[in-house]
Amino acid sequence: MRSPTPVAQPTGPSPSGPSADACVAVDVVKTYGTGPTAVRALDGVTARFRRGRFTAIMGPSGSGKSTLLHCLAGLDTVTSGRVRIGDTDITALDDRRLTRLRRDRVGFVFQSFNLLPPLTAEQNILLPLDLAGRARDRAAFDQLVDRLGLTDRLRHRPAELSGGQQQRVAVARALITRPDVVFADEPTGALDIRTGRALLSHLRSVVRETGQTVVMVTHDPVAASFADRVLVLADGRVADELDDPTPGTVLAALRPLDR
Ligand SMILES: Nc1ncnc2c1ncn2[C@@H]1O[C@H](COP(=O)(O)OP(=O)(O)OP(=O)(O)O)[C@@H](O)[C@H]1O
Repeated sequence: MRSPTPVAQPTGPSPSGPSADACVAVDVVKTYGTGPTAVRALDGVTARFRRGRFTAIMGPSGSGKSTLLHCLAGLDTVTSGRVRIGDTDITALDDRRLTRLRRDRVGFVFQSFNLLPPLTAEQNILLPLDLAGRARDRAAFDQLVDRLGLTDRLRHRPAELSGGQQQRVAVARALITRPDVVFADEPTGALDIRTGRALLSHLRSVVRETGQTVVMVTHDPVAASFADRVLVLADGRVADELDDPTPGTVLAALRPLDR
């Protein structure tokens, strides 16, 4: 039985207290396998994700980006350390509570959209509210789809939408419940460059206008430059952090890690 001790505050420059953080990781270790073949995918990651901010996680292949995203989102368990979403220490939750927390307080955007083909765009977006038995707020829905440029596409099914439109539907679906944090795993990976940039531009505007929190894994320095901050991983550790990144500063931070 894991102890429900509250998560410790990481040391760092922000004195603003727990309510300023949508998500916090403290000394997170994740090991896959045991014995001589064990892989330490995360080797003591401490990071905080402030509310209302858009963070990109970058790093070389195998540096632990996806593992960190999955551990932060409660999709994978940690070997040691703590993860907090809002005020909840998710590493202390049993499976049932964790499932409910993921449903109610976390949003996901995947590379492959993951929309339900028989449902219209509108039905796909509203699905998380319907599954949680939560009321629909028509004004909030209208504002969100307008911000994402989807107002005239709501009656279309996924097969009748472009890739970029499908991913914007997936973004709307992730944001509609106003989760503590939205995790996006290579959200532009299946889009061409221009469509990917447009998606990121929409995502950035929504984050700025609604104060929601997004954590995105990407391999692309230009994609990362749409974020407010970049966390650079190397060998399962935080190697660098950049505020207000540009493609140039991101490339410069990654260059020493190229092997
Ligand atoms: N299920 C698993 N079983 C064993 N090892 C794993 C598993 N998942 C990831 N790993 C290992 O953990 C390390 C980190 O993997 P992870 O997928 O998090 O890296 P990444 O930075 O997302 O890589 P990429 O950029 O290539 O997607 C790698 O060495 C990987 O081989």
